[in-house]
Amino acid sequence: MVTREERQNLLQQKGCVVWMTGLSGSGKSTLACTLEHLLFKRGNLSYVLDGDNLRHGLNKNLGFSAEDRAENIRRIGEVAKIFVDAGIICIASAISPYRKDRDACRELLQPGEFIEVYMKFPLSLCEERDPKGLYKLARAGKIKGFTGIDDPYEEPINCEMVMELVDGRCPTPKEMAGRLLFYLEERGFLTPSPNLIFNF
Ligand SMILES: Nc1ncnc2c1ncn2[C@@H]1O[C@H](COP(=O)(O)OS(=O)(=O)O)[C@@H](OP(=O)(O)O)[C@H]1O
Ligand SMILES: Nc1ncnc2c1ncn2[C@@H]1O[C@H](COP(=O)(O)OP(=O)(O)O)[C@@H](O)[C@H]1O
Repeated sequence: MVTREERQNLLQQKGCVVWMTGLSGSGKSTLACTLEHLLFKRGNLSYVLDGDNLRHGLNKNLGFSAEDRAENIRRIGEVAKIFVDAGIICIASAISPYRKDRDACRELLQPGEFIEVYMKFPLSLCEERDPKGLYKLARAGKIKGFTGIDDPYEEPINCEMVMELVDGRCPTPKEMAGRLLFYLEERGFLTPSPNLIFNF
């Protein structure tokens, strides 16, 4: 057996999950990609699990009912757990509107390994961006059960990080990714702890 510790030693990092939650258009995917790039440049291996993308494959049989969203998040959480065991920094980005579904993903991991990041940007900003035109369709009643319009979003209560407007301005993806990088460095996810010795 190759142990998790040995895999982490090989990669010179510790596995964890950075979980982005927030409304559609709040910038989850953009931040996830930016963080992945920063980590890559620093020599760290990460992998993005994007809710929207996974719905084309792993989760293609799921819709947007509360039950289907719960199953969507459960599967993403289980896959994320496998990545953590592989020693990889898993960046998950999904609306994940229900607190209990996010908490269940947290419970799959050891304390400290699940880093919940709330993209706390107002609906008005997300709606203004509307890159896929979905808010417009939801307002017109052509999409039912759209998060933030006629479907709930439950804000995190005790998450690890909140991204929000600063003096009315949205931080750049690089600024936010920089904050996350610092968080990961500070908590020792990106540098091997001294007791991890290279040992083939
Ligand atoms: N009804 C409804 N509500 C919310 N979102 C909808 C809906 N229908 C389609 N979409 C598109 O699906 C993307 C969200 O997928 P997720 O897997 O992240 O959703 S969830 O976590 O299961 O709630 C979301 O993508 P993002 O904009 O990347 O968040 C939307 O583009
Ligand atoms: N920090 C930011 N500042 C300005 N625009 C942003 C920022 N982050 C994302 N965007 C833009 O907002 C839109 C939605 O971003 P996206 O990452 O797709 O959100 P989500 O994955 O939450 O749906 C995109 O057009 C993106 O270019």
